[in-house]
Amino acid sequence: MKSIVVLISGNGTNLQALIDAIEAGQIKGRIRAVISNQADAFGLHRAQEANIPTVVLSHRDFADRLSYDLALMEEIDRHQPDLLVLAGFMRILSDRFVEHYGGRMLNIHPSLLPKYKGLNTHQRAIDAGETEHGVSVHFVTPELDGGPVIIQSRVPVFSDDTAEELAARVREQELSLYPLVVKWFCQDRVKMENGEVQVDGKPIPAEGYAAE
Ligand SMILES: Nc1nc2c(c(=O)[nH]1)N[C@@H](CN(C=O)c1ccc(C(=O)N[C@@H](CCC(=O)O)C(=O)O)cc1)CN2
Ligand SMILES: NCC(=O)N[C@@H]1O[C@H](COP(=O)([O-])[O-])[C@@H](O)[C@H]1O
Repeated sequence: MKSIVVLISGNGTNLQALIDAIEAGQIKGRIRAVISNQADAFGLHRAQEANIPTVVLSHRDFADRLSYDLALMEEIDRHQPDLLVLAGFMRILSDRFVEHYGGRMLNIHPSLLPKYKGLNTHQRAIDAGETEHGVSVHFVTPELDGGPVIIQSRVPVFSDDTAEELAARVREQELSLYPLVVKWFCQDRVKMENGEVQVDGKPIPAEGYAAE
């Protein structure tokens, strides 16, 4: 049974999908703690409802990014996670932090990486006239949203889409994709070796698997 710590900043729909998948017996893992940098994150309520310990560690209480990351590492390591899951965690993490969790830290990003790294991905895709968009699950590396992709799921972009409508279409894919990857990790099926993703011991395409 792998131990998991989840970092959030907001609503927590991805966290809820993981909670539900674990409770349904689909993931052989246990969320030991949910940590948020935002005290008003609704995801904290979701964790409390599921009897998962919660911690708020605000970046505003620290002089700089590294001191925050060191305090965050100390809190995370109290729970001795096998896996650290970023689920809408909206802080850029220092190299020191990322290297400490190398190969056991995942992120879900609302774009078809390497396109649209960073924020406001849906509006940027619409503004660029994209006809498809989507979501990527990747291992986290120091390069922001530059880590090796494990799997992607694509959605159409309609000409009259608002960013909210596109986000909702992407979100639907997120909520099944993240539990699938966490399940694979807990089964020791997916690893990061030398900066590349291996599934069942074999390298996968650079852009990751394409979700059905
Ligand atoms: N070193 C890394 N840190 C993080 C990664 C990563 O791949 N490498 N992934 C991000 C998640 N993320 C997109 O998927 C992301 C999160 C936050 C930001 C950002 O610009 N944050 C600002 C604050 C924004 C805010 O508070 O609203 C900041 O940290 O100054 C970009 C992308 C998690 N971290
Ligand atoms: N750059 C990171 C990023 O934008 N992540 C995105 O934040 C949302 C969190 O929603 P949630 O709190 O409801 O899971 C998700 O859509 C996720 O892809």
